[in-house]
Amino acid sequence: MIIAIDGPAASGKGTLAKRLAAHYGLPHLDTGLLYRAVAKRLLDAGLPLDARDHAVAAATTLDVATLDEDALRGRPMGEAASIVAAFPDVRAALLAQQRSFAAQPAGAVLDGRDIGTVICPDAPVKLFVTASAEERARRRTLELVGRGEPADEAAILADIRRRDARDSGRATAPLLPAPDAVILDTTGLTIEEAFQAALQLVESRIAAYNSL
Ligand SMILES: Nc1ncnc2c1ncn2[C@@H]1O[C@H](COP(=O)(O)OP(=O)(O)O)[C@@H](O)[C@H]1O
Ligand SMILES: Nc1ccn([C@@H]2O[C@H](COP(=O)(O)OP(=O)(O)O)[C@@H](O)[C@H]2O)c(=O)n1
Repeated sequence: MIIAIDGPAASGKGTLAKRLAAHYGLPHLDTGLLYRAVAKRLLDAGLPLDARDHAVAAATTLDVATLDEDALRGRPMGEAASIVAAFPDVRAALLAQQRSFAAQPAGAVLDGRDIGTVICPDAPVKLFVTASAEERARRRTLELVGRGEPADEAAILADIRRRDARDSGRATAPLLPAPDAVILDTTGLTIEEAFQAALQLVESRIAAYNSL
């Protein structure tokens, strides 16, 4: 079973993806890490983020199995990732690895921006997780504080709005719910409530899929 989860920054998609993967015993891929890793390679080499050919080369040689989540998680890398993610050739270079991760025998949970629309358009279960920009900024601020990183909530809200606009406005694989995705707004929900709601949606999708 493939579970495709998309949504904007700090909507809680990664948290839900991890919990659903644990619940169903499926492998999980946070696809945002791939774009973050491409951006980090450019920055580490002292290259600008618009160095398209270098970004494509980095994407082509990236190995999903060796991503260092801790080094990629911080705030600047999210912004940087959304710049390299707008290059269609970078996205194309990352496509096969994501599809092969999804094609594991038992299935997989993938989260990102284009899983339900581009990477796994045939996934039987698609969730589009969202929350208000203010709530997402509040969550990301708490997360950064918890990691000991500097966190100014107003600046984080501005980041989130800028990244939403860039991710939704790009020509290739924009952030968008697939037509057959179920939308889950987690604004007023705790993590546990959001998980229970997601679980119900997944179970009802599985039941509908099995009755076909
Ligand atoms: N429903 C929720 N209520 C409160 N905090 C949440 C909720 N869902 C996620 N979080 C917290 O918000 C932050 C961002 O969540 P995360 O799952 O990483 O988002 P995303 O993967 O969409 O960027 C994390 O610190 C997470 O623990
Ligand atoms: N499938 C994906 C995943 C991420 N991305 C890009 O990578 C950036 C970082 O994604 P992320 O999921 O790690 O970011 P957060 O939602 O965790 O803040 C996003 O803003 C997108 O521009 C993408 O284009 N497609």
